Amino acid sequence: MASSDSNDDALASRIMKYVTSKGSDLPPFPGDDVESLPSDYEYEEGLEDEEEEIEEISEMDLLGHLDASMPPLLLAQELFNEDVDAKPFKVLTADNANDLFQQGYTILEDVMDLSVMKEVRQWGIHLYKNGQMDKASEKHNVEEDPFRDGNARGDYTIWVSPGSVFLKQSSALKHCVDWFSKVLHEDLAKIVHLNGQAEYQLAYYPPDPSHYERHRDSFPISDRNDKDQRRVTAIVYFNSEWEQGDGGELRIFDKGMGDEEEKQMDVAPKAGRCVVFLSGVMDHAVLPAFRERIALTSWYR
Ligand SMILES: O=C(O)CCC(=O)C(=O)O
Ligand SMILES: [Fe+2]
Repeated sequence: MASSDSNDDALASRIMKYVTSKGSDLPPFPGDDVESLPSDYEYEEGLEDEEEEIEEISEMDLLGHLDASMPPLLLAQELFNEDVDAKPFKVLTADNANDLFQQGYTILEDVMDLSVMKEVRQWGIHLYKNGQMDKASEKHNVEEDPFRDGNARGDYTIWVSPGSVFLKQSSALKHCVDWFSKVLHEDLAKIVHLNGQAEYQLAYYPPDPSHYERHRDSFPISDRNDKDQRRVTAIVYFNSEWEQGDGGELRIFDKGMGDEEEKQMDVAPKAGRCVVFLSGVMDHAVLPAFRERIALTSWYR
């Protein structure tokens, strides 16, 4: 790995510790306008140590700085294995692997049976109506984090790890989590270097309409030993007969290698569709959903 990469990673992990993030405006720094300083202004020794300022910038601004120093796709490509062609997949194709490497995302269709999808949708709606899901924006009481802000996301979520009681009560949901944890995980591990950890989350978007603002699921990394950052995000949708006006599309922002204008791709959350993308690379958002929208997301580290 080139030394500039490890410098960037070191920079990112240092900066990450300081990320708080309300608003993106940096506080005015008195030194910015030298003219306005009194002519007898004197630098007080020792002041610097005592009053060291930590600049607060938003997560998206920080990502912007990191991306400018190194395209995140280029970093993430270092996580890919070389001998991919030699390994047979269960559900992915060589095209999926290629798309993931070249553009940072890929889409699979019809990954679940219709009956399974209908049952998971009903189960998700039931869990929400029964008050068993948490409003995602309120889950962690971190005031400064825009992604915990009710304006940033309107979904309700529940963690569904393989031992979860919510899987014991729904064989269809268990089937889906098994697919994520056994089938897709194994295929992805043939393509990308993964360390084995995974998280699964069922999400319900109420049709009020609710949305999720543009964000990224992790910071870009190239370090295979990293334990903190999510590497791959996979989402399966459970919404049959989804029509154009129902909204709720997943908008993917494609910056490529940063040398062309950013492109946008809107993906309807249709039943059986699975979107897979590199967590530290692709900004994405959920557009306002006018029908109940159910999704199961998996993050692999
Ligand atoms: O449900 C989706 O399409 C995306 C959800 C998402 O971005 C997230 O939960 O981080
Ligand atoms: Fe996300």
